[in-house]
Amino acid sequence: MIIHKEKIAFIGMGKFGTAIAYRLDITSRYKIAMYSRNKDDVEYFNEHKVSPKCFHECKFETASATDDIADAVDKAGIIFISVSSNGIKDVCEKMEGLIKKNAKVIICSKGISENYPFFYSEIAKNILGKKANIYVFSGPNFADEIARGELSITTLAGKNLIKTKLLSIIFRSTNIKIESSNDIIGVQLFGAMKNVMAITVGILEGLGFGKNRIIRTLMHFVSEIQRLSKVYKAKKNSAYLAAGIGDIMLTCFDEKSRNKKFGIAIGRGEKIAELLEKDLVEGYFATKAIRSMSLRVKRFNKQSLKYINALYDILYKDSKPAEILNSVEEKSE
Ligand SMILES: NC(=O)C1=CN([C@@H]2O[C@H](COP(=O)(O)OP(=O)(O)OC[C@H]3O[C@@H](n4cnc5c(N)ncnc54)[C@H](OP(=O)(O)O)[C@@H]3O)[C@@H](O)[C@H]2O)C=CC1
Ligand SMILES: O=C(CO)COP(=O)(O)O
Repeated sequence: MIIHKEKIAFIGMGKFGTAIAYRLDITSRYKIAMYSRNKDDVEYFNEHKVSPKCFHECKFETASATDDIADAVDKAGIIFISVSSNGIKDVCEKMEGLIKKNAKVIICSKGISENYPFFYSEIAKNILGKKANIYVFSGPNFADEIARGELSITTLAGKNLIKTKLLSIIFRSTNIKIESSNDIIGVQLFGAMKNVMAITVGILEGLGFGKNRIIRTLMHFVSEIQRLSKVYKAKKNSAYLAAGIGDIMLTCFDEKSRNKKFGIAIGRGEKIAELLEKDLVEGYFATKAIRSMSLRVKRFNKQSLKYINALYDILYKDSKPAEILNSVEEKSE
């Protein structure tokens, strides 16, 4: 008897896409198709059933890779987007008109892209159509730990809570506990802000400040998230989700975080441009994007998001970190 397996496509073969794809592949319940724009990576994967770039101990069972996005999404009922933030618009445009009518599109990328400062769910809907079934997947999840099957928790958000809960069933036996939410915007806002906060915590640590001071600054960021939440109509309770408080704790307090490491290095005086060449730092782009988005909000003035603006000045205007972070604290009295 031939058992029909649902096809799941992964757009982006980076660390996170590879980790989630691997956990789903080894359940043997799905037909996994991975898309990468890099032909060599695709060939390596198809020959070895292992990612050429990460988690070499994770040998896939049946997944295949392609550098043809049409091939990847063809007949896929579920499509994960796991590219870095500046690739979201590009891959959505490439998928336009190619995806199955009722396909569910799950965005795993965290942040807001620098060049196109809108929530990813909005970018995806604008390109894929208003009726596209968009979900966001966000939580305290380091990719290497997901890949090796550590027990983890994450938030899956969709417009309709019941449909979201039904979709979450695909994660059974992956060791990832899913909490469902219908606050797509709130979950994305936290996913972007926790990286911005982790960079700031890193800078303060790199400068040698103590924990009291760091938490004081974080609390100001929490107020700025509240202001943004009101504007974008995010739900208050989303702060308690894995995608909220959970990911803030993980990213701000663990040095495995690329955003935090980037901040620490800035605090110690390293050059931003050189650091950006080494690793993906989504909070760098999100800081600029959130600032641009906030400039479109009439009720905001310069004081509304002064901590985000202070980080923007450090990252984009070469302002001295200690000076600017101290001056913003003094003004906050
Ligand atoms: N790593 C982690 O622990 C976690 C990451 N995330 C989020 O997932 C997203 C990806 O992170 P991660 O996997 O770690 O990053 P990586 O740098 O490992 O991978 C990013 C991938 O995106 C691909 N990409 C970027 N732009 C395009 C494009 N235009 N077309 C096709 N592919 C593109 C890159 O392809 P190429 O190799 O060809 O450049 C690369 O494979 C981020 O938003 C991150 O915040 C979420 C939770 C945890
Ligand atoms: O999103 C993450 C953990 O939840 C990964 O964080 P970094 O991108 O800072 O490494």
